Amino acid sequence: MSEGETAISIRNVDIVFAANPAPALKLLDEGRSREEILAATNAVLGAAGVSLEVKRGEICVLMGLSGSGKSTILRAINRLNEVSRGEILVADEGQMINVASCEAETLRRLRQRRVTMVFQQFALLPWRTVRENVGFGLELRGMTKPERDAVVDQKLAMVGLSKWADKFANELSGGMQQRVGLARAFATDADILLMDEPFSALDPLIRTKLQDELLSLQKELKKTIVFVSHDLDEALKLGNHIAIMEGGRVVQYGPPEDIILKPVNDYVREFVANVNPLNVLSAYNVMRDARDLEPAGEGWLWLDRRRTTRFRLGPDRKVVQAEAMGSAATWVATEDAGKPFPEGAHVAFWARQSTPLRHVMHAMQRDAGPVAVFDAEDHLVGAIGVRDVLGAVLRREQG
Ligand SMILES: Nc1ncnc2c1ncn2[C@@H]1O[C@H](COP(=O)(O)OP(=O)(O)OP(=O)(O)O)[C@@H](O)[C@H]1O
Repeated sequence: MSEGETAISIRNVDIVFAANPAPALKLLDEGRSREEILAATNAVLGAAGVSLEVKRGEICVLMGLSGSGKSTILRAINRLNEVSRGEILVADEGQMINVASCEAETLRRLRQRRVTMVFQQFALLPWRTVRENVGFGLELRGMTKPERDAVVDQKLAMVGLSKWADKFANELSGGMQQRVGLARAFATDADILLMDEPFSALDPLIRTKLQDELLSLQKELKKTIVFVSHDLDEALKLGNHIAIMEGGRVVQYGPPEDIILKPVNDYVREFVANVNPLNVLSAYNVMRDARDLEPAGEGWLWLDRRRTTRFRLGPDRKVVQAEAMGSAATWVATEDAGKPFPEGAHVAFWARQSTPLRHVMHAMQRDAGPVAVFDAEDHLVGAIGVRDVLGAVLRREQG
């Protein structure tokens, strides 16, 4: 499997909690609400019409209010919940296995090798050492002690707990125990981790640290993670994609910046209302595409509507000449906007596509000129003016 491939594909999944889901599904097809279905059949509609694709190596966060169906979907991925209708396909050695209907033996193998559930609190075994806790899953799989220790030592080093390996789990602080739990989750060779609000019971400081820890483990190990959270800040920080759930349905599924910039309805809008877009948006999200910039004659392009700054591009879209206020421009990266400029310099600020919007705005505060945006190969891909920034930030409020 390589990156970009689908690891989990959830297709039109309905989950009804009832011994016989048929009457509830019939009402669902007739367009009846969750409350009506409950009143008529006494069956709880856990999930309705859920479709999600999760790519390998991605973190997908399921977000929503209590009772919106996040855990219901998460648990269905390793069939702790039965799917009433639809498919949940999980990639397994080049094949897609339908977890919702596969044989018990296949399911057992998937749970052992492919998909691991990480519960709230991580549930460490207090009478075992840290090392034994981290290696527990590997031990169950029959791995020998020397093999196990090699994996465990590496994971403990990654979470900064090597020195604690031989302590008992209950000798560690709560936050350290969570880190042990995280190391254990990443020590299994399962490439899919299902995490049900693992950090929700923690105080905010430890929580932030563990989120950072998770991201740095993930950077190296590139698991596929489905993560349940009811905290949008956590979702935005961790998720490559976020599914916003309401009443058992996914109302919006997209990258964090789409959720922030283009909330599809009032429910999502309410979630994002108090989020600071500067923590999420990058230069790429707000720039005008280079192809839409105004020509300024003989291979030149104006970067801004006020025509203060222009670039001449070579055939490979690299800048060969830059002018600001009619003079040769001095290049300054937006990150360096706080440093002193040479006396009398006319600056041209530049950023990468991934540069945080916050840096772009700092540069604009220094000098109201446009910011040029380049890709990793130094091709000009766009430009940002003050109006583009204001547009992106205010668009969220226009509903
Ligand atoms: N085993 C079950 N039997 C009956 N109803 C259930 C079961 N599990 C979940 N439900 C119901 O399904 C709905 C969705 O629950 P779910 O736990 O998925 O919500 P959630 O979004 O994860 O909420 P929370 O943030 O509170 O954990 C709720 O109405 C819940 O009561």
